[in-house]
Parts: sequence; structure tokens; C-alpha cells
Amino acid sequence: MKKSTVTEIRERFDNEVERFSNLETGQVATMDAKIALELITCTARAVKPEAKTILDLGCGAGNYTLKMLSKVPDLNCTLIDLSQNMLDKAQERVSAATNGKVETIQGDIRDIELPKNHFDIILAGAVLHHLREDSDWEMVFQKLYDSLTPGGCFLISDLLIQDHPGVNQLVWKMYANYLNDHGGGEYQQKVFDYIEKEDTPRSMTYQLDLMKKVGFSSTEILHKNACFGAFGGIK
Ligand SMILES: C[S@@+](CC[C@H](N)C(=O)[O-])C[C@H]1O[C@@H](n2cnc3c(N)ncnc32)[C@H](O)[C@@H]1O
Repeated sequence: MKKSTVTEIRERFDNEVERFSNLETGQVATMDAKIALELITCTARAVKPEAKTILDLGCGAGNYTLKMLSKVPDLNCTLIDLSQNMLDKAQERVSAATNGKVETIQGDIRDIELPKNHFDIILAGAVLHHLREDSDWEMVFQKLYDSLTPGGCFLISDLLIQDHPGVNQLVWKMYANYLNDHGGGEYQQKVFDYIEKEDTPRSMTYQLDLMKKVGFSSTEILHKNACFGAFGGIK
């Protein structure tokens, strides 16, 4: 199947702002979304308690930054998203929650230049599965690594595949059962159809190996359930 273009992805998210503005209902299709968000933000605080700067990649309506600010207040926040509608909402919500600066950048992370040695924390929630080729993944991971301060952390919560076909089948069956239990067969099919059209997830192992390759001194696995996980690297 021909996968969605960047323009198609942007247009879809332009129309999803309200859903992603509510942490309670926005992420029902994501298993353990709240656990992952809590773990990632607690980990960022544990790694960089003195953090001053955060980059929220694929920020949506700003849920990840808002949760981070509840743990480390008054961060200077840089919010990146393809969708200007998402950024407008994120800017409004995040500005009300920090005394730090809030900067928004609209665009595709592949095309955005980032300052070197600048961010103490980078969060990427449910966004990296939109990257396609190995070259995209490598370039983006290298760029994010370079933009971190020494000891800074890059934390991911995302949809994943498994490297072994049998294990991959198993975890996606688990996810199908989860969706069936939460919304029935039609809902399950709808979610699987848009994943098929829009997403190209990689395994956690692939991403942890790539973190080591681009220079991260250590990596951490925080959570894994079926085809979802939370993990990251420390510079
Ligand atoms: C599933 S939403 C998650 C939003 C937010 N992180 C959350 O968890 O509430 C993914 C977001 O990533 C953005 N996005 C997708 N691909 C992107 C890219 N290549 N560069 C920047 N943002 C991207 C989309 O516009 C969308 O707002």
C-alpha cells in the first residue's frame, strides 16, 4: 500500500486537535499511554533535575510538555509539529503553564535545523513511527543527539514492531484484542487500517541500537506492552 505523504499526515492532524487536547480520551488507541507518559517525565526529571530546556517533538496539543512542566517547572519549551493547528493549541496551553520561553516550529523534523548542545530533555510521543527510510531515522536520531546538552536525555513513547515475525504477529494480536475490548471489531479494523496507511514503526531494539550508533552513552527501557513501549537514551 502507498503510505501517507507528509502533507496527508499534516492534514489529518490538523483535524484532530480536540482529541489530542484531552489526555483522558485522546490516546485510548494507545495501550498504557498514561503509564508511559508518567514514566517518561519522571525519568527525565531523574536524569536532569536541573533541566532548563525541553524539546517536544511531534508535540500535538502539548500533553507531554504539560506533564513535564508539572514535574520540572518553568522550562523553556520548544514545540515542533507538522500541524499549525496543533501548535496553536500547544502554544496556548504550554504558555499558561510555564514562566519560561515558548517557541513553536512548524515543519517536518527531517527538514528542521536544531541548535547544538541546547536541550536538556527531548520527548517524542507517538511521532517517530511516521519516519520512513533507515536514512530518515539515522539523520533524525543524530540531529536530536547533537542538540542535547551533555547528560541530557531523549525519551520516546511509541508504537513498535518486533524484529522476529512470529513475535511481531503475537504482539499485534494482543493489540487487536485490546482494541476489540475497548471499541469492538469495527473500531479495531479502523485503527489497523490507518496504521497500515500512515505508519512505519520500528522495533525498540532497532531504535536502542541506533541510539548507541549515533553516540548515546547509555539507553534505558522503561516500559513495554504488546506493540507499545517507552524507552530512551542519555547523552
Ligand atoms: C499521534 S500525535 C501525538 C501528539 C503528542 N505527542 C501526544 O502524544 O499527545 C503525532 C503528532 O506528530 C506530528 N508529526 C508527525 N510527523 C511529524 C514530522 N515528521 N515532524 C514533525 N511532527 C510530526 C503530527 O502532526 C501529530 O501532531
